[in-house]
Amino acid sequence: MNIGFIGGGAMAEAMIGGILANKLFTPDEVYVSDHKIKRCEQLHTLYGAQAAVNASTFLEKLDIVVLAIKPQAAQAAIESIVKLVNADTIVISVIAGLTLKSLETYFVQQPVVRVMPNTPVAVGAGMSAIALGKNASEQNGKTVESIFNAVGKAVILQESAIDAVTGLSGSGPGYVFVMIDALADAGVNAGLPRQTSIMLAAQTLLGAAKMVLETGEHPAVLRDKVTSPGGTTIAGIHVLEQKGVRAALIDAVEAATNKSKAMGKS
Ligand SMILES: NC(=O)C1=CN([C@@H]2O[C@H](COP(=O)(O)OP(=O)(O)OC[C@H]3O[C@@H](n4cnc5c(N)ncnc54)[C@H](O)[C@@H]3O)[C@@H](O)[C@H]2O)C=CC1
Ligand SMILES: O=C(O)[C@@H]1CCC=N1
Repeated sequence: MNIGFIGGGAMAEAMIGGILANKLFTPDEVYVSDHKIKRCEQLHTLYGAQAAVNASTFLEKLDIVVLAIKPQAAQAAIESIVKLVNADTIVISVIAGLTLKSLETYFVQQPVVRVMPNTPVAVGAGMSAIALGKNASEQNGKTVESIFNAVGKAVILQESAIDAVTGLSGSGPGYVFVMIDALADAGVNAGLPRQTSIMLAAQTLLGAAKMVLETGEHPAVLRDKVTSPGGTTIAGIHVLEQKGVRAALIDAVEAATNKSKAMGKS
């Protein structure tokens, strides 16, 4: 099965890395087009993908095409390829804010599937939400779900949920990288070397997340198992509550969700 990416940036690279690492596709089945020739050369060198500035060189070979350009570049990119995409090619869009309705005004015949992934797909730990367009069959959905399940977790939702997904898990790695960076600063502030602090911070977040996902316990229950009476953790959590860390995270997701909604209207 041949898959092609229109736009070879951060999200496309994360997906290419993940689907090749998982051996879901071989390099000769992966195509990517980017406006920057140097980016094409880099993606070919790094992953063996068939990279070309002009997507018309490979579009007719594709079983799946992934639209991975920025929202502001979407119209120009889609108009440049739409006539060359086969009627049975599955069109996957990861473009934040771009609705199925808009996509289906261009891709009238093709099955269109909207996906909101995140960059941890690069290491097989992504979180992706999938919304099926009106011409996408159940089998199309299963094909797309198998790809994103191979590089993390995937869930099929109604399109109305995708803005919130974008705000939470699509943008979420950005919030977590800020937290890891801040926790590493805290380690340095306490006298630990920078690299040790980064490892301690990142592994702690990874471990806590794995406990939530693998035990099925509520995060509050797991938190209580850390907070010894009169101990260090509750002293730290007290400060987090005083500083409003919960409200800050809720507000961050709300802002990103609203931005996604606004992008969908533009
Ligand atoms: N970066 C992320 O964590 C996530 C990004 N997305 C979505 O993925 C899309 C891409 O985002 P990024 O990869 O972060 O952006 P990016 O800016 O890193 O990559 C976009 C690439 O598209 C290329 N490009 C622009 N117009 C083109 C065209 N007509 N043909 C071929 N290439 C073209 C640019 O040269 C650039 O390299 C966006 O719509 C974003 O909303 C979705 C989920 C997560
Ligand atoms: O920041 C953005 O717009 C993209 C979509 C979700 C993550 N990155």
